[in-house]
Amino acid sequence: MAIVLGENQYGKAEIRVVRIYRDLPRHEIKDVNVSSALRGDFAAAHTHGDQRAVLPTDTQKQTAYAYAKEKGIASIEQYGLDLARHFVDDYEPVGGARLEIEEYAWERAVVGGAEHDHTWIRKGPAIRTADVTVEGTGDEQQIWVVGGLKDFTILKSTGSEFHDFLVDEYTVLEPTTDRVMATALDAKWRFTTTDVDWDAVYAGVLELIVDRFATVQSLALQQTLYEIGKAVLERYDTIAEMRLSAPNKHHFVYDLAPFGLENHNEVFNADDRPYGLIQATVTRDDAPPSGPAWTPQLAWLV
Ligand SMILES: O=c1[nH]c(=O)c2[nH]c(=O)[nH]c2[nH]1
Repeated sequence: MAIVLGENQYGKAEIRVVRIYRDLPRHEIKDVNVSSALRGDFAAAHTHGDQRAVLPTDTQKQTAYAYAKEKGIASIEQYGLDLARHFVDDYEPVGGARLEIEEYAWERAVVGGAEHDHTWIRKGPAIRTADVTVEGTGDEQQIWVVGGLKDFTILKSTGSEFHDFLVDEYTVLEPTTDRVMATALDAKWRFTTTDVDWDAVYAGVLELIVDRFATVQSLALQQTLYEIGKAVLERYDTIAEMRLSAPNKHHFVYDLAPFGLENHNEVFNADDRPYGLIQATVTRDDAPPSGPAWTPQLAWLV
C-alpha cells in the first residue's frame, strides 16, 4: 500500500480588481472578482515542501492587478484568456490554468439631467461571469471559454401557466392558467472558439433571455429555460451548449377572503423557501467534448 497525492490545484480566490480608465474626462470602470487556479506538476510542494515549482498565489494576485493596467480589461473573457495563457505559456510546471471571473456592473449616475463623467451607481443584480480554462502550450494548447451570468432576477405578472401535471394522493397544488413567474437565473454558455466579440455576444444572450422569458406563453419554467437555450444556440453558432439554473420564486395568491375581499392575482405572498429548482442543459447534438470547461475550481470536496 502506498499513499499518493491525488488531484490538486492552487491559486488566489476572489481578487477584487477595479480598473478605472481615466485618459479622457469621461472615465470608464471595470469592477471584477478574479479567482485563479493553477494545475500541473506540484507534487514536490505537497510531498517534500519543495516550492521551486510554485508560483505563489500572491504573485498570481499581483499579476491580475498588473495585467489590469498593462493589458486592460476589455471583457472578462479576454482578461481571463490573457491571464490563463500567461500562466500556462510562461511557467513550465503549470499544465493548466482556470480563471473564474465575475463582473459587477455600474451605470452612470445622472446628475442635473446628464450622465456624470466619474460617478456610477451599482447596477442591478445581474453578475456577468467568465470561466476560462487553458491547458498545454503551442500546438497542443486547448482553450475552453464559458460565458455566463448569475442572479439575474426577472419576473412576469402573467403569461405563465402550470397545469395537467401528474397528480397523486399528496397533491394539493391547484392547476393555474395565469400565475406570476419569477426567478433569479444563473446561466452559462460554452463557446467553441475564442474568435468572439465577447461584449456583443453577452448583450445578445441577455436580450434573448429577456425576450424569451417575456414572450413565451410559459407552460412551465422548464419550457421557458429550454426556449431560452434554443434561441441562444440558434442565434450563435459559436456557442455549443447552455446550462441554466432557475429557482422558481413562488408567488402565492394571498387569501383575502377573511376580509371579504376578492383577489384576482393582485396580492401575493412572495415565499422565499422552499423553492422549486429547475435546471436544464440545452446543447447541439454535435457539440465538441466539454473537457474541463464546466469543472468549477471549488468542486474538490463535492
Ligand atoms: O414551472 C414549474 N415547474 C414545476 O416543475 C413545478 N412544480 C410546481 O409545484 N410548480 C412548478 N412550476
